[in-house]
Amino acid sequence: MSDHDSTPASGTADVLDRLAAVIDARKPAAGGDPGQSYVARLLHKGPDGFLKKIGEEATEVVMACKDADHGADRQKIVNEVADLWFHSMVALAHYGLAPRDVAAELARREGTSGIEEKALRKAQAREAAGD
Ligand SMILES: N=c1c2ncn([C@@H]3O[C@H](COP(=O)(O)OP(=O)(O)OP(=O)(O)O)[C@@H](O)[C@H]3O)c2ncn1[C@@H]1O[C@H](COP(=O)(O)O)[C@@H](O)[C@H]1O
Repeated sequence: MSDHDSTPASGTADVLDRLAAVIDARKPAAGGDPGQSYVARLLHKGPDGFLKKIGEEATEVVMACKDADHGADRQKIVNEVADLWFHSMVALAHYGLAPRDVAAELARREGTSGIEEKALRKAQAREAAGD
């Protein structure tokens, strides 16, 4: 397993784009069959099902990281983050969004320090409150 960079960034984007296309093809309007497809089943049931899974998978990511802090296999983190990304992608598709929308937001944030952004946000909130 890599510590950083054995997978090229384009490969990462490609796999997310391919998965997004499969998820779109499983939508009810595209004829996805809940009897044959886990994604179709999730989309057919509506948001509550996949939103619950996102909450569960996020908790499992936290637990896998805490376990790794105590010597457990880091692959468990990868597996749980994959589950979280997958279910988050089902949510994106349901709401008519795609990985490129998230990538565009991350690109927009590139080079903006989180500390500066937070300070700016607080200043704007103070201004809006008339302080
Ligand atoms: N990447 C995934 C993927 N990751 C996880 N899962 C499924 O997500 C489900 C939930 O994971 P859990 O670990 O919580 O398992 P569980 O306890 O059995 O789940 P629940 O009973 O709570 O639903 C499992 O059934 C996994 O198989 C996935 N199912 C599908 N995909 C991708 O989606 C494509 C389309 O899948 P289908 O729609 O099933 O054809 C596949 O080819 C894959 O590329």
